[in-house]
Amino acid sequence: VSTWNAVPAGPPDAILGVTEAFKADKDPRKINLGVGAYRDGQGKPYILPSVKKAEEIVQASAPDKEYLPITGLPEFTKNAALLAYGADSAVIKQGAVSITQSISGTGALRIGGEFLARHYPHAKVIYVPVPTWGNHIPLFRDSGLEVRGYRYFNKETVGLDFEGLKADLKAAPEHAIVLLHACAHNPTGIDPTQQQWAEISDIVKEKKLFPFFDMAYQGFASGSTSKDAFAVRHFVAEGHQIALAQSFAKNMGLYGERVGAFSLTTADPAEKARVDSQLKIVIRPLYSNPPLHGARIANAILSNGELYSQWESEVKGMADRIISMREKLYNYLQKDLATPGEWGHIKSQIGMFSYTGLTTPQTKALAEKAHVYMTADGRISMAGLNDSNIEHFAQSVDAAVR
Ligand SMILES: Cc1[nH+]cc(COP(=O)(O)O)c(/C=N/[C@@H](CC(=O)O)C(=O)O)c1O
Repeated sequence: VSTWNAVPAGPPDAILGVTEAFKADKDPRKINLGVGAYRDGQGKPYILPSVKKAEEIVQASAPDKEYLPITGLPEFTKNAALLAYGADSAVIKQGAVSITQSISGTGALRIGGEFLARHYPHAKVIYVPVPTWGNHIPLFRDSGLEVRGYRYFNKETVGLDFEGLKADLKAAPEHAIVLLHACAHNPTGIDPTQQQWAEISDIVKEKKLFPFFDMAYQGFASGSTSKDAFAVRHFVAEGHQIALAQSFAKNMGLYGERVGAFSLTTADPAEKARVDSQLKIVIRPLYSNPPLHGARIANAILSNGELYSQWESEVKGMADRIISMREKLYNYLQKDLATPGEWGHIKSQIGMFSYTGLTTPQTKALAEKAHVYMTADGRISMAGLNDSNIEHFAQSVDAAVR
C-alpha cells in the first residue's frame, strides 16, 4: 500500500482557492475580487514604473548571485526600518531595532511567531482580531502559539466594535501578545481612528500586552506612508516594545518577489545584537537566507530620493484608484440601483478590501450565476473593479440581495 494512502484531501485555501475557481471559469464576464492583488484600470497586474526603473538600476550594477546574509540585504533592512519607524524615531537613533529580511509579510509573521514561541518570557498566547486575515491563525498556531480572538467587527454598524475591542483587551491576561493590523485592516477595511489608537495604546500599556503589528499595506491605505505608519510610530513613541511584520508585496507590487521584513524594538544595541543572533538561529534551519532580487529592487527605491518620491506618488495613485472605485460602487448601489441595505461602509472603509456584508450563500450565487468571485466572507478586493466591470458587479450584487 502507498506510503501516502492515508493522506486526506485538504480544503482549498479560503483566499488563493478563489483564484483557482476564477481561472477555471471560462465566461468572458468573469470578475476576480478574491486575492488582494492590485489591478490597474484595465484589470491588469501593475508593475510600478518606479519598480521598473529600480530594476534597471539593479541590472546595471551587474550584481552577483552570492548568498545574502541570513538576515538579508543589510541596506534593504536598514531602509525598511526607516520607512516603518521614521528617521526621527528614538529606537532608530539608538540603533536598537533588530530587523531581518523575510519571505514577504507571511515570512515576517512566521519568523515573529517562531521567535516569540521560543523567547517570549510570558504565556505564548496571541490575540488576533475577529475577523482577521485567514492565514494568521494557522501561521501562529503552527509557530507554537495559542491563538485567541478579540472583538473587532460590529455587524450591525458594519463598523469597528471599539467597545468590544477594549473590553477584550482589558480582559486578556497580562503580557498576552496582541496582533494589530497597522493600517487597511484585512478583511474589514475598517481602521481605528488616531484617537482610538491612542486609547488602545493606553490599554496595551495598562495590561502590559505585547503589540505585534502586521503592516502589509503601508502607503496603500491612505496614499501616505507616514500616515499609514501612525499606529506603529505612536506605540513606539509611547514607549512600547513592539514586533513588526512588513510586506512590500502590495505597496511596491512585488507580490511574487516575496519582499518583507520582520523587526523587534530592543533596549539597546547590545540587546539588539543578542536578538539578532537568535533571529539567525530561527531562520537558518528554515530557509537559510532570503532571495536577492526583490530586496535589491526595494532598496533601490528606498535609498534613492528621486525614485522614493516617484514611488510614493505611484502608491498614492493606486490608493486613489481604489477610492474612486469605492465612490462609483457606492453610487451605483445606493443611488442608481437603490439596492436594499446600507452601503455607506463601501466608501468609509479603507485599503484594498471592502467587507460588503454579503452572506456566504450570496457569494456562492454570485460566483455561479454572475461569475463574480470573492471570498466566502463577502470580502471583495476593490482593486479588481474597474470602469468596464463595475456595472456588471453592482447589478449582480443588486440581484443577489433582492
Ligand atoms: C494583513 C496581511 N498580512 C500579510 C499578508 C501577506 O502578504 P505577503 O504576500 O506574504 O507579503 C497579507 C496578504 N493578503 C492577501 C494575499 C494573501 O492572502 O496571501 C489577501 O488577503 O488577499 C495580508 O493581507
